[in-house]
Amino acid sequence: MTKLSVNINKIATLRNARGGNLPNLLKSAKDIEDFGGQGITIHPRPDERHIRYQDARDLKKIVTTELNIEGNPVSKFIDLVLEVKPDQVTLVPDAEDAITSNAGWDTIKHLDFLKDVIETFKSEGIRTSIFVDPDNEMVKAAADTGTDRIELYTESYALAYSKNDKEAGVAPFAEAAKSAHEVGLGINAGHDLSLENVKYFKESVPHLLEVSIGHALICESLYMGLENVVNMYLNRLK
Ligand SMILES: CC(=O)[C@@H](O)[C@H](O)COP(=O)(O)O
Ligand SMILES: NCC(=O)COP(=O)(O)O
Repeated sequence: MTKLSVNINKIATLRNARGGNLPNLLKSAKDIEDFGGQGITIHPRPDERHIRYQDARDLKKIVTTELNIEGNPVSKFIDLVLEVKPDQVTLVPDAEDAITSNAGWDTIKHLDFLKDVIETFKSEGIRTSIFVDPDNEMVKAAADTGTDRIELYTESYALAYSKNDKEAGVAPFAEAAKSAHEVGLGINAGHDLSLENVKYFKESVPHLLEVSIGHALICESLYMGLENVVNMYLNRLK
């Protein structure tokens, strides 16, 4: 079964827009779990444009499914994750000013750094995942970092799907998933997945443990309602 972890960054974006607490992020997270969501993902960026570091601390107290914290492992992020101890940490090589995640790790070039960071988190019982492109060399090198899982960066698939080229778009991901499974890595995926493209991805990519979905899900919920959309994703992931 592929789990749905809902990224609530964009709920925090809306909350921050007025400086108040509406929508209430913690209530939204609890409601998403009550609707059937199997995890909550957050990506606290250094400028705290949406998720704040305090949100991570508060969510840890109330999330009962799984809490996944994503981010670039700069020292402030490492300290937060070690303090909060989420179920999973996903390392993303984002530049501080990136408008959103836009690349996977070069696991060959950054092998020693990733090994150290992953060891630090695993020694605290935190499951680790690293954000990678669907590149067999990067995937194989990811295994050498000691990470538990990889998260396949799915923007290229979503773009291909939107251009009616889904078969070509998904092929590298199916290959990368097979390679990852062969070297003992768990497989997550995310970025730009949507109600339109997620079912074909799930059907085409083997051993998929979890997808984390946020931007499209929140946008779709504006029209169809959060509870309805969460269940539409769950039905597509069966
Ligand atoms: C790693 C990943 O793809 C998501 O965390 C994405 O970066 C969401 O971040 P934003 O919500 O800031 O776009
Ligand atoms: N890791 C991907 C994620 O958490 C959400 O990405 P998106 O659905 O907001 O593009």
